[in-house]
Amino acid sequence: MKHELLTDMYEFSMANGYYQTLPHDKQARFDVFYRKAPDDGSFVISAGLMQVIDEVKNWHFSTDDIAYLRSLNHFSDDFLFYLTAAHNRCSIKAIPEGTPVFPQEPILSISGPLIDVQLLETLILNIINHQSLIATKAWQITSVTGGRPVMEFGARRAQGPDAAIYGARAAIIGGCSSTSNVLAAKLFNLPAVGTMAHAWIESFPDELTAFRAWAKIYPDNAALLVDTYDVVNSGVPNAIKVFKELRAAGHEPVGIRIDSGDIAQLATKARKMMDEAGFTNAKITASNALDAHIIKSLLDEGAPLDNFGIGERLITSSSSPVLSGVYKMSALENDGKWVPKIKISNSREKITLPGNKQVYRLYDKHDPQHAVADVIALADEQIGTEIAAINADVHVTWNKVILTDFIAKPLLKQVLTLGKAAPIETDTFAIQHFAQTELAQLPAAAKRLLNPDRFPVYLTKRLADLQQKLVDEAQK
Ligand SMILES: Nc1ncnc2c1ncn2[C@@H]1O[C@H](COP(=O)(O)OP(=O)(O)OP(=O)(O)O)[C@@H](O)[C@H]1O
Ligand SMILES: O=P(O)(O)OC[C@H]1O[C@H](OP(=O)(O)OP(=O)(O)O)[C@H](O)[C@@H]1O
Ligand SMILES: O=C(O)c1cccnc1
Repeated sequence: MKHELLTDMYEFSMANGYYQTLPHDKQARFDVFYRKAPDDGSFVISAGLMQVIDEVKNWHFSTDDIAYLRSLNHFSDDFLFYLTAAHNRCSIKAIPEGTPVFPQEPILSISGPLIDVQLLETLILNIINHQSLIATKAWQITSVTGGRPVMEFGARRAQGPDAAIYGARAAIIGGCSSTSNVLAAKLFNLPAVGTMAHAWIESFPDELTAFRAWAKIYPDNAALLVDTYDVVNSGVPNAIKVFKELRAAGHEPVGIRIDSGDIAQLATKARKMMDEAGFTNAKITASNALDAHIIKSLLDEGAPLDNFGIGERLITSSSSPVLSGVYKMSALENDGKWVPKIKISNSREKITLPGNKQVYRLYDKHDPQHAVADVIALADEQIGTEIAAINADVHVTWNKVILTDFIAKPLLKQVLTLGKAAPIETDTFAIQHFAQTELAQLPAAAKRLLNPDRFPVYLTKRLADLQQKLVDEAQK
């Protein structure tokens, strides 16, 4: 579906107003960033850039869109005529998908005609906020499984089809290994996986007949759902009977899925029964409203689980269902010159960062696999061997530092220039691998699920001074 009209009415009202009052080609820059990570975490995994580029590259109002806008009797004809030509006039620099990003850091910075970039706010935030939220949630979950695969099972519980499709992609970026969502698997070249539902078992006269029927059709993919009637007294014994028949016919069974009850106790009993029957390689998959905390508790209890299938709490990020990323103007062009812009707030932490910026990740010069801090700088600043910086966290008391002994890596990359896209990584598993490499470089304390340490993020002195100057000017 085309998404040009997926924007808030006030964006159109402003765009029409800009058209009536300002030069039509007036350029503006907006930054996307967030202030608070979900679940009181310390970072967010950026995701959604591929879709944003696609949307912005192909952003073009159809005759039908214009006719609808005209029917609202709210916009001038010349503005609507102008909109018909709105196409390929924006440029974007962005932090690659899969990068852990911290509060205040521009994840994406878009420049172009004020009218265009204003109209794009809602769609860009919708995409980045959703996919980054789910990628981050998937990271939380997969970070506690000790490498055991997590299948994304959430399509039925996602808030609508798009949330299921792009949520599945984001879940893979965050660390899931596969999805049950066939459309997402097709679109993003992901493994489409699954077991069976209780309906399969209920469709046969008894459980054993149901298992046998399945094993006959899928002899090499027999993952049997054992909790329809009674896991210990019926499900597992019946599964073992069918496993024996499969093995006699030269096939190795995959295992079982437990979807209710006390998963730790049931899995422990099932493991013992399968081992005693000689099926030590048969895997146990757990599902049923799982999340990172339940999985951690199950594994701490010693539950012998091999795989997880996770739906609702992953695809909706139900424990923390909103990422409040924002889109703020950082510069406006005036007579051909860029003028930095700021939004002031009573709360110091909500004052925006003006100007065209770059984000650097600093690595320990003597241990370059370890990221030690991020620095937000003005884009035209030279980063030498020393940086005079101020902590971006306004609550830090001793906030002035001189950073030394680092290797600096710029994070924002040019990905779209006047509608022309530069190559970016689009393979979902390559993005997942990139995310894991980047995450491995962060301090362990910043990755705790409970009360993580804040990763230090600094502003260069020049950027902090510019911000202060604009605050002072606004207060005059
Ligand atoms: N050993 C365990 N430790 C912690 N949490 C568990 C354990 N076993 C299961 N759970 C979780 O407890 C919750 C139990 O959910 P629920 O009350 O729906 O029970 P149920 O037995 O699965 O019921 P139903 O048959 O209706 O699905 C689920 O989120 C499940 O993942
Ligand atoms: O609990 P989630 O993390 O969302 O995981 C997906 C759930 O969806 C299925 O249950 P459902 O009751 O929808 O169907 P079923 O009984 O047919 O399996 C499945 O059995 C899981 O329990
Ligand atoms: O394949 C499965 O087991 C599955 C898929 C979606 C939801 N619940 C389970």
